Amino acid sequence: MTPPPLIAVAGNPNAGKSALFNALTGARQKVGNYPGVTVERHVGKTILPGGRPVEVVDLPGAYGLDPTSPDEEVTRDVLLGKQAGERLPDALLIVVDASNLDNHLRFTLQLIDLGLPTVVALNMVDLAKRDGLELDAARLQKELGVPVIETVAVRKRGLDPLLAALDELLLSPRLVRAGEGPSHDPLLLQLRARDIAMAAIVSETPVRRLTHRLDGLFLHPVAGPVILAAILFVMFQAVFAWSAPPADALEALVTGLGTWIGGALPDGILRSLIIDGVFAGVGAVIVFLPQILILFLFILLLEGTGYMVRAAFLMDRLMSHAGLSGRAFIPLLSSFACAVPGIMATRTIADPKDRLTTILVAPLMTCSARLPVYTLIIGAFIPARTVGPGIGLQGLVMFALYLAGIIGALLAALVLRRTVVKGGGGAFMMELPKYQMPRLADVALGLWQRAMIFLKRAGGIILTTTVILWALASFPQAGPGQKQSDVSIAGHIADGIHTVVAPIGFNKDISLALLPAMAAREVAVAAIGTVYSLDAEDEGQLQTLEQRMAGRWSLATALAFLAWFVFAPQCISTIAVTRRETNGWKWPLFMVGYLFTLAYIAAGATYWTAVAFGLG
Ligand SMILES: Nc1nc2c(ncn2[C@@H]2O[C@H](COP(=O)(O)OP(=O)(O)OP(=O)(O)O)[C@@H](O)[C@H]2O)c(=O)[nH]1
Ligand SMILES: [Mg+2]
Repeated sequence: MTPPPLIAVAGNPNAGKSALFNALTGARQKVGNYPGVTVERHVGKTILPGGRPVEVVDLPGAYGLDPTSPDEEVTRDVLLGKQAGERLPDALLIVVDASNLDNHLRFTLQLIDLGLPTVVALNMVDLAKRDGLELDAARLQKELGVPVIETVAVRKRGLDPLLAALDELLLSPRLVRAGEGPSHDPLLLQLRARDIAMAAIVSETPVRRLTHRLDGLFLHPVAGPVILAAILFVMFQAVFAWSAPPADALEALVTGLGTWIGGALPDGILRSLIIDGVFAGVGAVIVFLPQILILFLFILLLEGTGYMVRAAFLMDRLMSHAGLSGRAFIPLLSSFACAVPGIMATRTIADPKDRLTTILVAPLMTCSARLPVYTLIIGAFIPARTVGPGIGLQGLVMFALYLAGIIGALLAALVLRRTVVKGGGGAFMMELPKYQMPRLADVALGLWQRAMIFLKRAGGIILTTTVILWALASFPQAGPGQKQSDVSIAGHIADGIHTVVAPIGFNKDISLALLPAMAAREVAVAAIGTVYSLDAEDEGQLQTLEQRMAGRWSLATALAFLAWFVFAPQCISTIAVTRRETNGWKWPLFMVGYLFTLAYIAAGATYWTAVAFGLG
C-alpha cells in the first residue's frame, strides 16, 4: 500500500507553522519542534477537499537552508530528502509572517528554489492589518510564482482555500527538482526578498517605509560596502579630531596633579614610585579615555539604530570567502572592544571548526587596548596635517591599522581553513530589525560601562604591572653619568630581548616594554612612560611622553612598532580564555606562535621598507 502524499510545513521560527499544522490536522497535542537530532515525528493526517487523505509533517523553524543548529539541520535534511527514515515530501507548505515579510521571504525564496510543489500561507494577516500594513496577496503570488493564500492560523481562517490549493498541487504532475538551485548569498537573497515585499505592500506605516528605503541603500551590493567603509573612516577621523580638547584637558590634569603631588613629596623612592610609576605610567594610559569613549559612542549609535546588523550582512559575504561562518561576525565585532568577550561569544557558532577558526583570528581585531598604543605612536610620529579636504593624516593611519587587522584576520582564516582547520563553512541568516533612533539612555549606559572597564584595567592590571616594572627599572640605582635604563634589572632583561628584536628595528626602550605588555597591551605605553620618566630625572627635562619618544625613535622604528601591535598576541587574558574555550593548551599555544611570527614578519617588513625609503 503506498503511503498518502506527504506535505511538509516549513518556514521561519514563529511564523505560525505549528498553529497552522494544528488547524489543518486537528492535532490536539502541543506541537513543538524536533528535540535535537533525534527525530520525533510530528505528523498529522487530514483529508483534502477532493477526498484524498494526506500526511502533514510540522518542521522546526529555520532561517535558511544552511543549518546553524541541529533543529535547522533536521529541516534541511527532510526537505532535501536526506533525513533517514523520512521520505521526501510531495508538497511544501511555507508559512510566512505577513508583518515580517522581507525577513521571512528570504527563506521562502530558498525553499521555493528547491523545486517542490509549493503553497505559501501568508499567515498572521490579522496582526499585519492591526499594524496598518496592507498586502496584495495576488501580487505576491505573481512575484513568487507559487500560490499564496492569506491565513489566520489561530482563527482557522483561510483553511479552505489553502486545502484547495494543496489539492490542486498534488493533482498536477510533479515538478522536476531544480537541482542545486537555492542561492546561498544572504545579501542577494535579502535584496530579492525586499524587492518582492516592496512590490506586494499596498500601504504601510512611515517607519516601515523608511526601513525599506534605507535597506535599499545600505544593503546595495555596491553602495552598501562604500557607505560602510565611509562610516568607519569618519569614525576613526573623529577619534582624533574630536578627542583633542578633552584629551589635552585630561593630560593637563594628570600632569598638574603629578607636579603638585611631586612637589609635596620629599625626594626619594616613594616620590619616584608615585611620579615615575603611577603618574608617568598609569597616567600615560588614562589620558586615552576620550579616544576610547568616542570610538564606543560610534559603535553604540550604530548598534542602536539597527545599522550594525546590516553591516553584518555586508561583511558576511566577505567572511564566507575567507571560510568564516557568518555567525563569526558578532564575536569578531565584539573583539573590537576586547577579544575576551569576543572569544566567549563564539559559543553561538555550532560548527566546531568554524568556531575554532573564529577564536584563532579574534585577537587580530583591533581591541580598544591597542588604541592607546596606536594613538601615542601616531601622535608622536605622524604629523597632524590634512591630506585632503577634511581628511586628517593621523586618522587615516589609524583607519589603515584597523584595516590591516581585519585583512590580516581574513587572510589568516583563509590559510587556517586550508591547513590546520580544514572543513566547509556556511552562510547564515538573521532577522533585520527596523531602523530606529538609538535610545539615549542605552548609549549613556554603554559609554559608562566602557569607561569603567577601562579605568578598572588602569587601576588593576596596568597599575600592578607598571609598579613591578618601576621596581625592576629603578634598581640598582644609576651612579653619576650612568643612564638608569642601562643599569637596572629591567635594563638587563631588555638587553636580552633586544638581541632578538633588533633585526626588526626595535630599540632598547621597546624591548623593555614588550615583556610587561604581555599582561595587557596598554602597559607598553605605561612602561615607556615610566622608563622615560626615570631617565628624564637625570636629564632634568620637562617633556611630554610624545616629545620624548619623537626625539629618540626613528620613524621606521615607530612604524615597525605599530605593525607589531597589529598582530602580536600581547594579552594574557586572551590566551587564558582561549585555553578555557578550547579545553587545552594546544590551540592557545598555536595562536601565540602564529601571531608572534606574523608580528615579527610584519614589523620587520615595515622597518626595512621604511629604511629603504630613507626613513631610518
Ligand atoms: N494573531 C495571530 N497569531 C498567530 C497566528 N498564527 C500563529 N499565531 C501565534 O504566533 C505564535 C507562534 O506560533 P507557532 O505556531 O508556535 O509558530 P511556529 O512557526 O510553529 O514556531 P516554531 O515552532 O518556533 O518555529 C503563537 O503564539 C501563535 O498563537 C495568526 O495567524 N494570527
Ligand atoms: Mg512550531
